[in-house]
Amino acid sequence: MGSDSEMIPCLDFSMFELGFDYEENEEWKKMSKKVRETLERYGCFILMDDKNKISKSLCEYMLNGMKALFDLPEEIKRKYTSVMPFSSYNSHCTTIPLFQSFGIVDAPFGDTTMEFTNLMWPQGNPIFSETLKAMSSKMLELNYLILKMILDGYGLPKQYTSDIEKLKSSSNFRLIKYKVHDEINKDCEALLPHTDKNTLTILCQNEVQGLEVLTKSNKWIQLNIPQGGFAVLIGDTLKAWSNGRLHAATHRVMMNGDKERYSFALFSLPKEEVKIEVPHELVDDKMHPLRYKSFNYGDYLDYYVSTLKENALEAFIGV
Ligand SMILES: O=C(O)CCC(=O)C(=O)O
Ligand SMILES: [Fe+2]
Repeated sequence: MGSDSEMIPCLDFSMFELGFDYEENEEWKKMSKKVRETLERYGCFILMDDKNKISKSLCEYMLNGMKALFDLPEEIKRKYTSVMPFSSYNSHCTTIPLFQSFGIVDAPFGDTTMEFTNLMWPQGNPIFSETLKAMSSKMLELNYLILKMILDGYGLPKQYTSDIEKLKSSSNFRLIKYKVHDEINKDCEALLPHTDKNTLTILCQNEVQGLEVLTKSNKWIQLNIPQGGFAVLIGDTLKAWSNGRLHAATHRVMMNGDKERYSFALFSLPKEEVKIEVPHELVDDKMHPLRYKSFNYGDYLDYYVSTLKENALEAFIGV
């Protein structure tokens, strides 16, 4: 297949439910292999689910709530700050003027979503708080399901389940709005090319497309995410853990047209103190010599934030 016709694979997850153990199931084994191969080749895939593990109405509540959130006055939105890098309210950035975002740390747990909505709506907004919690919880469960598939896709022993627990021991739930460009029909890079630094990202959007990934043959291709579908992307941390076998695809967002784009993404990530180490089963002398030294996630994030190097992973822990 020539690169011109390359498309990001769309995988149908309808038959798998969240929270089940499918270890001996043949469909599960087949899908685990496919997920691993796709993520090695492209670093991402589109996840479809006609049975709606994450219901369409929950997606609608999310998108309606997000619209109301971004419509709040700037001075209210600016009240939201976070100690987590790239999580405070972000707007009016000169390099990406169309981009606005909030990041909620550990949204599925405790009072974080309630604290967030109480800050944005002093009279409270319990419905949106519950929506944020329910959606981020489901997306984190889905994240875990995919991580388990990756484990099984490599045929790794069960003891490595504790690795994936650590790899997703924290999360950041990012809510994003892309404004419409003044010159409507001009292509505009609304989010600059980057790799995600975390473990695994799952993303959903309104009907406006725009997410693009760079293939290994250096070609930008759009991810057409259907309604009710999700984009799944490998981050640097999982790439390092897999000894570089899983590809962390560079991606960006292009805006064009007269409709705003809204997206929300659940970034699973390790707690800062977690040590990431390549399983020895993924290392061999010939095809897969060790590519990455073990590292602490917090140290890697600090390194990236202070240098903003494009090749941060290689520079920081490359062997
Ligand atoms: O909004 C999107 O589609 C992509 C967002 C993204 O790549 C990010 O926040 O890291
Ligand atoms: Fe990203």
